[in-house]
Amino acid sequence: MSDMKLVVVGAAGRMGRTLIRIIAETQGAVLAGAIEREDSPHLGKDAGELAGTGPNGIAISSDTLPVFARADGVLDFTSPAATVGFAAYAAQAHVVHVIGTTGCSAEDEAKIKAAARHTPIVKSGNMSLGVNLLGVLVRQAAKALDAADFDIEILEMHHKHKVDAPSGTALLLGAAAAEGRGIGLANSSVRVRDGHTGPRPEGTIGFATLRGGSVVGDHSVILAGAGERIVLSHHAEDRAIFARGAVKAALWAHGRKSGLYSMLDVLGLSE
Ligand SMILES: NC(=O)C1=CN([C@@H]2O[C@H](COP(=O)(O)OP(=O)(O)OC[C@H]3O[C@@H](n4cnc5c(N)ncnc54)[C@H](OP(=O)(O)O)[C@@H]3O)[C@@H](O)[C@H]2O)C=CC1
Ligand SMILES: O=C(O)C1=N[C@H](C(=O)O)C[C@H](O)C1
Repeated sequence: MSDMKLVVVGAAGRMGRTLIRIIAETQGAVLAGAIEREDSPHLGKDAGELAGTGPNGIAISSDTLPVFARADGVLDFTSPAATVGFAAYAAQAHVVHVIGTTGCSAEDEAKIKAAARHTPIVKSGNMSLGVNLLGVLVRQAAKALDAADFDIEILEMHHKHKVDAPSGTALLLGAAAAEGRGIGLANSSVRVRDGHTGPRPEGTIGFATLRGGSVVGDHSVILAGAGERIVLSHHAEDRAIFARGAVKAALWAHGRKSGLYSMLDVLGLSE
């Protein structure tokens, strides 16, 4: 079988450059295009040179649809507005769309779901094996430990350039905890505390966000009981873990029927 032709959108970004590097070292995948926005100073540059892998003959372009039409899949770690636009193009071109972008609104999610009627989409707030396994463990722990006895708090820290909070991973872990408890995350989460908050409402799932320096991504789920605490943590040391997961997702989705999939599906961790 021929190599899967992949396009990286947001190619000059932190994840874009990492994806270009990981595609170059992955058997069965080849870089077929690299997209940036129309006014990007990187247009026309060689994508391999920009990513530090040496020239690969793929020039950064903003001509999205023709580039998608020549490919099999798109790897997208950009911004919510850009991702919604790329989902429409990927649906039109019938190419796999792997979405790592976080911070999407309910309206964005609805548009992405609609696009998944026409093409396979894999979307996750974290593409690493470690975090997705952590989610499974969190769900089990939350199910085993009663809300009356254990409070769940989620702490995350990321680099100072990150623009959304709580992180997509924190929300993924919160959703896993809520699922374990048999509740909905939307009406049980406490995302911010400030001033005279009163005591902690039983059964809620709390979030705390730290930003600074170059931290790739740290997450802890704390189950706090009377006299004891369980802490389940993941520390990302290199963006390559997300990029490897995204390429794996694209290869997994290639040839599959249209639909919205998660990394749990890709990794065989869904029940
Ligand atoms: N799910 C996961 O495993 C992971 C998810 N992420 C998420 O991925 C996203 C990107 O992260 P990161 O790489 O650090 O961010 P960066 O800001 O470094 O990269 C984003 C890139 O996308 C480009 N971009 C934005 N809008 C468009 C557009 N309309 N057309 C083309 N290119 C566009 C940006 O260009 P410009 O600078 O000109 O705006 C930039 O080059 C975030 O949402 C982050 O949370 C990150 C790591 C792992
Ligand atoms: O913006 C980042 O960098 C990351 N974003 C994702 C998130 O929001 O959880 C994944 C990872 O933690 C890095």
